[in-house]
Amino acid sequence: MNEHLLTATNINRIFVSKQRSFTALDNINLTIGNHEFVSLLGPSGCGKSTFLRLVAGLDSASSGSLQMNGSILDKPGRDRGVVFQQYSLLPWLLAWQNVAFALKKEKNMRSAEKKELAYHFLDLVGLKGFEEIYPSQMSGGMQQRVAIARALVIKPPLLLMDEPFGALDAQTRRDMQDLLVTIFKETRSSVLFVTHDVDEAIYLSDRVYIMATNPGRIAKQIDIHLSDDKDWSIQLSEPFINYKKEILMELKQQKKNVHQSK
Ligand SMILES: Nc1ncnc2c1ncn2[C@@H]1O[C@H](COP(=O)(O)OP(=O)(O)OP(=O)(O)O)[C@@H](O)[C@H]1O
Repeated sequence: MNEHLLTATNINRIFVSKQRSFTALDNINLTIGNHEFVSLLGPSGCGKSTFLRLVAGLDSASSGSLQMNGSILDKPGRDRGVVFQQYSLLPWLLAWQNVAFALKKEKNMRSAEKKELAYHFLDLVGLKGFEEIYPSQMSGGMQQRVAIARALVIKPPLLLMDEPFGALDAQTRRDMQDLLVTIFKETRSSVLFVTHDVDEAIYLSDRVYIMATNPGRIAKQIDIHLSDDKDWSIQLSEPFINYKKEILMELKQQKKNVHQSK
């Protein structure tokens, strides 16, 4: 019996072209437990998105194994909801229709039920009253809320988020982080979250995997123990600042190693 929701064992991803063979991921081992929030943090090009795409089933590992609930993962599935940096909503559909679109394969669900669920999840992401507007009438933050509702409506055990707040301004980004804290408490989903942002990773996560480049690999794992009832002010607390120091030191050391090896 596998106690983890997701287990990655010795994952390698090598991109081969005529010109070169490039190791984007080198021997990645990680786990995500049930109702656990796990972040991948690291510099550009360390393979964060490549790993998330493997878990989403959008790409295959060159070697190693990826298991979810004990079954091999090799294609997209309804047990994983994905949110990318670009919201990719369908512009000709209303907000609720964009969310309900994720339920299109639910042959046994009536249209009214799909609409009701879409309304419920829009309410969860703070968009009550905005169900009947088009993406072009929404701000970036609102569009990303719709994209999150669309990922959540299928009630996936695992939510995959690739820099979901990267395109938002600083205040909207903070609001969205708080929204995610609330959603995480209310749903039973686990989350795999990709970010460049050290504060965001500490604030949201139970565990942070710090990655390094060339080849893309896990350099350090840090378990985060902050209160479940956190709000933004925890970012000023001593434990938070200590985690931040530890992570920044690791990232600084990585930079030093790169310079020394040149
Ligand atoms: N299809 C591909 N073919 C060849 N190389 C690729 C491919 N996809 C990704 N790579 C390379 O793999 C490495 C990791 O890319 P990836 O996008 O996963 O990094 P990342 O950590 O998500 O970066 P960023 O934070 O900038 O988005 C990069 O050097 C990239 O050029």
